[in-house]
Amino acid sequence: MTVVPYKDKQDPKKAQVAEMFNNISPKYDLLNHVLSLGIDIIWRKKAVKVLKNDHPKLILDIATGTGDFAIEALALNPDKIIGVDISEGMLSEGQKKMIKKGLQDKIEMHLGDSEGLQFEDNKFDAVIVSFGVRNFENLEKGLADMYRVLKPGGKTVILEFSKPRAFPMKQAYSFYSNTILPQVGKIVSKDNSAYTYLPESVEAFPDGEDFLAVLKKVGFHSTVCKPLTFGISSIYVGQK
Ligand SMILES: C[S@@+](CC[C@H](N)C(=O)[O-])C[C@H]1O[C@@H](n2cnc3c(N)ncnc32)[C@H](O)[C@@H]1O
Repeated sequence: MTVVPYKDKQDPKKAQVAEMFNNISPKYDLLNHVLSLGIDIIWRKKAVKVLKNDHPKLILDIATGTGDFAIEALALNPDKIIGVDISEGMLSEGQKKMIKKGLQDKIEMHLGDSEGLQFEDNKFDAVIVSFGVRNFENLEKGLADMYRVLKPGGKTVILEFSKPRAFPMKQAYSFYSNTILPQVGKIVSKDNSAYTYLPESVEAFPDGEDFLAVLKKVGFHSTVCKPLTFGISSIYVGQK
């Protein structure tokens, strides 16, 4: 994996998000799999399968972090995947993983902001994001830029946490995410706020039809929402 440096950290709020992910980056993969009981791996596989008949050759993985969604997207046999993230720490953990797996030629990583992508219009066959859009400072701006760099006819596939609505999953999930998850997250990551931020950000984030409405607003059509595991997370698809 090549890390292409990109220097633009004028925005203090974004610098704060980058800092939070820098702090948890050494423990990010471990915590992800422990806190989701490994289900996150299955969710990423399902999300990638949405594109199996599209045969995308050039894929952009937004908020790529340590690169797990990019690695999963290799199943689509693309020529190249470009990952973008604002956290150097997450990218550097990803880089170690890619070198270990010998994937550095297929996956190129850029330090950059998803709300100001440094790519020309209509460049990518597919644009994907897992657990990233919730962190955008301006959701509409981020989604609009994803739309801009996507080729006409190309698809975006977005995997994100959502809120289970039905009893008893709604209550069980609320208990888990507001009590167990912040405690375990704090102990393992040694970061006091990152894992209280997670349930708070999920609660405040538009999901289901509300999220599809934002996708449509920025120009996507044929939008679909597929809830996963009682609605704990969802796959959103839109086409340009
Ligand atoms: C929860 S992690 C998800 C990482 C990876 N996609 C995965 O599935 O494991 C969220 C990532 O979004 C990145 N991020 C947050 N805001 C961003 C922005 N404005 N532009 C690019 N990346 C951003 C963070 O640095 C972090 O690596």
